Amino acid sequence: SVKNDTLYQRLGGAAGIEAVVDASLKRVHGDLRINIFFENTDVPDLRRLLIEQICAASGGPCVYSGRSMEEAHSGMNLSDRDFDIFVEDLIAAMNEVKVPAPLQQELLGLFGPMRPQIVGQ
Ligand code: HEM
Repeated sequence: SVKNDTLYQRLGGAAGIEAVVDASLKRVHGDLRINIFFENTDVPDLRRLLIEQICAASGGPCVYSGRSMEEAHSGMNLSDRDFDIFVEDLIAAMNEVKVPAPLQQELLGLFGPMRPQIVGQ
């Protein structure tokens, strides 16, 4: 039933999550406000880890194999504004691939609390 489905299932499983991540990365890379942070980043690697992380956090059959959020963002000294812009791009991407608003809120609810582990590292 829809009621008992995991967020992973409701997002459309692996294909749904890949669509969100691809649309997000495209927006982030085109976003002059924050894309400089990604200039030395291995994009296929980041893509794979983001997919894994969302899959695992939403109840899907994945194990996140990346670094902790503190470690992954250390040395970047990201500001709250950088974080907000990243989230803005994520929301635009979710709208683009037609993730329903309540599911968007659920996904943001999983990642919003990571702000203190990501900002100022
Ligand atoms: C909820 C917000 C965020 C989440 C869930 C997230 C998640 C991740 C993950 C899973 C990785 C890969 C970890 C690894 O390499 O082991 C990563 C790396 C990275 N993140 Fe984030 N991130 C967030 C916010 C941001 C923001 C706001 C920025 C910059 C504006 C950013 C910039 C980067 C960069 C540049 C890397 C690659 C680091 C490298 O090349 O070594 N992230 N992030």
